[in-house]
Formats: sequence, C-alpha cells, structure tokens
Amino acid sequence: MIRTRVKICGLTRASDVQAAVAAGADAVGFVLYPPSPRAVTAEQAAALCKLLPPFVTAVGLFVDEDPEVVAAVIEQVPLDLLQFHGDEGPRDCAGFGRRWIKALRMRPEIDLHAERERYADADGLLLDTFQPGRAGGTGASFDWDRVPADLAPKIILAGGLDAGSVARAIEQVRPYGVDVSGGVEAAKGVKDAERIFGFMQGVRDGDKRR
Ligand SMILES: O=C(O)c1ccccc1N[C@@H]1O[C@H](COP(=O)(O)O)[C@@H](O)[C@H]1O
Repeated sequence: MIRTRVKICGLTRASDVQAAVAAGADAVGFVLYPPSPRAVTAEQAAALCKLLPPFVTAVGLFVDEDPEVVAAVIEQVPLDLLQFHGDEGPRDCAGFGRRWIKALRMRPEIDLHAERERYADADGLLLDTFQPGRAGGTGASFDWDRVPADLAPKIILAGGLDAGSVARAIEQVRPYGVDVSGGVEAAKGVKDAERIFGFMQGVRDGDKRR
C-alpha cells in the first residue's frame, strides 16, 4: 500500500509540534513570512526544530523573501526543506544548497505540465488554492479534477483540507503528500491536537482507498 506523506504547516507552539509528531506527521512547516498570522521568527523556528525527532522533516515556508534573509534564516534554523510559496522562479529557489519544493497557486489559467518543466529541479510541487491578494493558507479548497493524473507522484496537495475531506482528496488525486494548516487549527496559528489526530486518521482511510 502506498502511504501518503503528511505535512502539518504553520506550527507556532511546542505543544503543537509534539502533537504533530505524536500523530505521525512526516513533516512540520514553519511560516517564515512575517505578514502571516502563523509567522514565527527564526529564533522561534530554531527552538521548535529542537523538538523534532529523527525522520521528521523541518520545512521553512517563504514568500518572495529577500535571498539574504532566506540565507540568514537557514544559517540559524536547521531546515531540511525550503517551501517557496510566492512568485519565485526556479533559480530563486535553487540558490541555497537545500532541497526545495515550489508552491503553485491554482490560478484559472495555470498549465501544470509547463510548471513541472519550469520547476524540474524541485523536490515536489505543492498545489494550493488561488485567491487574489492572498499568498496562501486560505483554508479554501480547489477543484481536484484539475490535477492531471500523470503529475500525481510529484504533487503535494494543499488548500482547505481537513479530517472530513482528506480521504476523498487522496482517493481522487493520489498525491505524493498532503499539507494542511487551517484544517487542524482551533484559531490561526493555534493547532488542535484532536483535529491533527483526526486528519491523520483521514489520511490512513484515504490510503486504504488509493
Ligand atoms: O499559513 C499561512 O499563513 C500561509 C501564508 C502564506 C502562504 C502560505 C501559507 N500557508 C500554506 O498554505 C497552504 C494551505 O493552507 P490551508 O490548509 O488551506 O490553511 C499550506 O501549504 C500552508 O502551508
């Protein structure tokens, strides 16, 4: 059985990191984008990374950040993977000597095959809902029929997922991984352990059907 990998994003508290790890998350995400209500400083992210056991990936999320700032953050925070969630081009993403994924917001006109070619060196393509004026983390989903089946092994599906929808999403899209933020929160930046566990159960249910 193929196991869908899970990233829980937007963690700001030690207890939430511990809940994500206990529930079996493969990766946790720290939002290093100051305008986000889920933003953490590099100091906070470094402290939260210390709570991670081996085999759990630390992901740093950036949105059109100054490369010097990204470089300074990764000096300070032991991030395993960088997530670029803005309009960064492939060369912007590749210049840090770290593995990276590129978030693509599902604009109406997006050509995912062209984006796959453009970001051929990415370790994954994260698909998030497009809402004008929003960088991401909208809590809204998009039409999963728009994801071509041949791209699925490279796709991390995001956007409005929660315990109630993730099994269906996995069954339909068969992505490499799923990513959730708002769907496991009690309030922005405050995760809810029960919702995290419910989400992981949903992933396991989806895996039985994929
Ligand atoms: O979480 C944020 O505040 C955020 C801000 C800017 C860009 C991306 C952000 N979050 C990412 O958005 C997707 C979907 O989140 P949600 O489940 O719909 O709330 C996910 O990759 C978050 O990491």
